[in-house]
Amino acid sequence: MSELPGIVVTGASGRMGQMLIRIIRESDRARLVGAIERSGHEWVGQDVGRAMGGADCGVIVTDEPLEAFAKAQAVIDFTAPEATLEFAKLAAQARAVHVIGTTGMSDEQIAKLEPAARHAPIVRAGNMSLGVNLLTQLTRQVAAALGEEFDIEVIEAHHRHKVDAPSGTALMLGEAAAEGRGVALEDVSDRGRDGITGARKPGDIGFVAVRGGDIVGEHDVLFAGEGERIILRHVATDRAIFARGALRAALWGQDKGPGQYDMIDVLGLRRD
Ligand SMILES: NC(=O)C1=CN([C@@H]2O[C@H](COP(=O)(O)OP(=O)(O)OC[C@H]3O[C@@H](n4cnc5c(N)ncnc54)[C@H](O)[C@@H]3O)[C@@H](O)[C@H]2O)C=CC1
Ligand SMILES: O=C(O)C1=N[C@H](C(=O)O)C[C@H](O)C1
Repeated sequence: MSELPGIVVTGASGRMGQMLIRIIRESDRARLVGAIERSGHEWVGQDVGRAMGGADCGVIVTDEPLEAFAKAQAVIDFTAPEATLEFAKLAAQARAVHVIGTTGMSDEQIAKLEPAARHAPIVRAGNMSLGVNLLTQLTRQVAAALGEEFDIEVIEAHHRHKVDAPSGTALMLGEAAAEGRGVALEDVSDRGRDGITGARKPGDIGFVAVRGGDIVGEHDVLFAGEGERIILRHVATDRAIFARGALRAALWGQDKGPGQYDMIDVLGLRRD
């Protein structure tokens, strides 16, 4: 039997990094072969199993990604935009599948992934869960069925540590709503209302971000009309849903050619 695909996790000590390490180590379809943290982090040089409060697992946390990527078939990366750009170059050099969960990337940063995607597959999504990816499709469908007399608002809530807003998921849902309406999100997006904003513009898609406590991730797409409202909702209660999705993407990517993919591809939900 051939060896299971080897996976490196970047941002090993992070909320998602630790969840990914747990899920990969429990899996009988993949092996954890590397764990990366930023230079100077206290975990560098320690066994990642022990750093997480358990027994040694034989994987030492390193701040030298290329060396680790060279031994891997996939890199799962939930870190920060600048780090992700660097990891994209190195994963491409190692011809490893790069699964990107990092959110908050600007359009310019996303464009910089293209050269890397010419050498190896990149799977990127603002949300790796099955539920949210299905919700994007429902959102597109409902937005297409309703006219501008229904105002669309995307309302998201996350824990107090989250650094970007709107969330990557909220932007995915906003894109899906805009697509359903046949408009470009950048032309109708309404973010950060404050003060005398004037009345709502017909056709706008609004974004609201709540931050507090330990909320894992909650997203409502509100379609508000005269006398009725439709609310499509996803509530994440466990980060394992994102980690399982990311692992699924890493395995799915093993026989794919270079290029950029998303979770709709991985889950086989793409329609023309
Ligand atoms: N797409 C999805 O399904 C999901 C995406 N996310 C996104 O994942 C990202 C991380 O989220 P959390 O784990 O909650 O954050 P976190 O702050 O707990 O973890 C980030 C980790 O990345 C590490 N890091 C930063 N720069 C680095 C570098 N240059 N080299 C190596 N490690 C580096 C940090 O030291 C930290 O351990 C965020 O952008 C978040 O929005 C989170 C959950 C689900
Ligand atoms: O930072 C988080 O925690 C999450 N980030 C992703 C996002 O920005 O949508 C996905 C999930 O909601 C959790």
